[in-house]
Amino acid sequence: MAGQAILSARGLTRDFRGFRAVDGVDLDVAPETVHALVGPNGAGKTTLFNLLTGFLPASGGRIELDGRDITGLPPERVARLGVARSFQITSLFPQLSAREHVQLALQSPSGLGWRFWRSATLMRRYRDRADELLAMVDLAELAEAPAEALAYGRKRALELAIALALDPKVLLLDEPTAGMGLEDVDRTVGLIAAVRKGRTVVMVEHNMSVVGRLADTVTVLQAGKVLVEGPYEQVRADERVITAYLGAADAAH
Ligand SMILES: Nc1ncnc2c1ncn2[C@@H]1O[C@H](COP(=O)(O)OP(=O)(O)OP(=O)(O)O)[C@@H](O)[C@H]1O
Repeated sequence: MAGQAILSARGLTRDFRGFRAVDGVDLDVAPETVHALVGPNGAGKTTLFNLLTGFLPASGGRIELDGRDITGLPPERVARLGVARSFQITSLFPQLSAREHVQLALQSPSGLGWRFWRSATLMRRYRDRADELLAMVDLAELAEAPAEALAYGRKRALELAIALALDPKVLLLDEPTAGMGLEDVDRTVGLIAAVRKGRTVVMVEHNMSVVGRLADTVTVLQAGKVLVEGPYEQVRADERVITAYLGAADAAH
């Protein structure tokens, strides 16, 4: 495996009843970079994410975190070893406040699943750290607000704070700007630019302007395989990438 990669995959493969959604992917994510996974619909981005975080077992291949083989480990173990994933809004509890969500995440050893037995002492102990994380994602003023009262973009920011509670080495963001208007997209780009400091970020993102503004390296997937990889400007201008996207657009019509 590449010496300085923090997260890497070799020959990673996933079959769904005979259909190969991820097909022999090699990936090297360098430490403290933002690495974007892009590609047309159905290219295998989400499946690859699920493999890297242990949410799906691989059909073949190997995954390493900091040189350690993490292939086949369950998501809680992968999370505890330092790979955190930003969850979708469905995992928020409508009536719990933003701060309580982050406090709960801070007292959970894996950041996954929620402990319903909430120790008042622990919750108090984590209050300051929770407020720091909320401030980091621009939610300081909404710390007491119940999750259900937060606008869509703010809910996504709360998910980011929850993922950061684990103090991950690698933060995986699944379409962080999906469904957002321009203003929230800009704000989210700013947040990611702030939280990436000292961390490694892997993100699936459809919005190419967001990719261009944040990513150091872009991996383009097509039909489960790596089509092209490199810096954004280089990838964007690559004929194979243009053809893949045009082909996908044609197929959609
Ligand atoms: N659980 C599953 N069972 C069967 N096929 C699946 C399953 N999950 C994904 N697939 C198939 O694998 C392929 C890759 O899907 P995946 O969701 O990883 O693509 P994607 O690049 O994330 O697409 P999108 O941009 O639309 O989210 C698709 O053809 C999809 O239909």
